[in-house]
Amino acid sequence: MEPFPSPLESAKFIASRSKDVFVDEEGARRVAESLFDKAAAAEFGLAGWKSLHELNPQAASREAVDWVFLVDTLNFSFWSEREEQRYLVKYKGKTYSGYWSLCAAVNRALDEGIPITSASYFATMTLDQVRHVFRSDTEVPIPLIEERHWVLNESGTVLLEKFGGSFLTCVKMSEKSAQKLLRLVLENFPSYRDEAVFESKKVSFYKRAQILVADTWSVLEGKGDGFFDDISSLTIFADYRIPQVLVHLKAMMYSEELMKKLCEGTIFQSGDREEVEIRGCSIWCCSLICRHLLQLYERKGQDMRGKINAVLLDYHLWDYARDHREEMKDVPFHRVRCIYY
Ligand SMILES: Nc1nc2c(c(CN[C@H]3C=C[C@H](O)[C@@H]3O)cn2[C@@H]2O[C@H](COP(=O)(O)O)[C@@H](O)[C@H]2O)c(=O)[nH]1
Repeated sequence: MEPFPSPLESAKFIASRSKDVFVDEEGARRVAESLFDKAAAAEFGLAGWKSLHELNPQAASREAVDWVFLVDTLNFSFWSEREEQRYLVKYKGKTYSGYWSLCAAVNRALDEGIPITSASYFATMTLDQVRHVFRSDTEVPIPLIEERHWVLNESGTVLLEKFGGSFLTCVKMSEKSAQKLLRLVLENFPSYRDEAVFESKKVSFYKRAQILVADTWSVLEGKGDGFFDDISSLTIFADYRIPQVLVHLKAMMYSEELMKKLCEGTIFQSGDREEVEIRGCSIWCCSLICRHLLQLYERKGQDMRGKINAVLLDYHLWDYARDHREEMKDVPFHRVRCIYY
């Protein structure tokens, strides 16, 4: 078996055998056309990662890279059973939910003088210290607090033992290759190995590993150690929001049976067939949208390969999902409690 299967090949295989999730090629083309003008705008590009998000680091330093590593190590499972009872964090006068509540808690800890982004700190953090740093401003705690504790201890220990305590060392070892950095992360940090078995074949999504590489590229502004010449080889990050927005935009569809289960709030297990089909088809669908978008520009004689890739498409779709919660409320997201996304 291939030690680390390619998420794109996995996605193609899953989409070809999928029974309850369908990628609509015509729908993907329409989404590409609707993105045509936006793709040339400044905030669609790499700079949007900092300019659009006040909680993201604005520097391109070692500390900023370690902030990204810490956050992406914990970048999973923020959804709540009931919308009205959510984990929320207040920071500098604003209340944050979901992924942004994680970032708010990290920045709150740093402001309190807790070195939460230092491997020497989170390698030996106790569960009580984790509870304190990620405390909620509602009665709903952050999901999977115990898992977050051991993932922090494990990742911090590896960073200390193998990379001198900083993820920047790992980045430098990748010699400006996104695929090499992805492989270094998968080889050394077990909690990032986001894989499944589908029709007795090992498949991968590597959602946190790929978004870690992408966010490292973004925080380093695509320059210096962060100049990855193969950044376009990454896929989108198969979380629980991208599938929701693809169905909302009619680029992907669920069978009636699956839609019924999702609307009932069924909780799936990591690796369930439905979950694997939703995640694999999402990756495949976005690779089609990317391809159509590049072709549309090619026909206009414009080579946009430096400006359009799965990473930037993902960021745009994810931000869109965040900004269109109301319109999207009739499309359910799939519920899995896991450390992978
Ligand atoms: N595919 C994809 N999934 C992403 C992100 C991000 C954060 N990235 C931001 C940071 C800089 C960029 O500019 C992005 O704006 C979080 N997630 C996932 O979403 C879920 C949380 O959702 P909600 O409960 O609604 O907050 C959860 O699985 C989390 O792992 C992304 O970018 N792409």
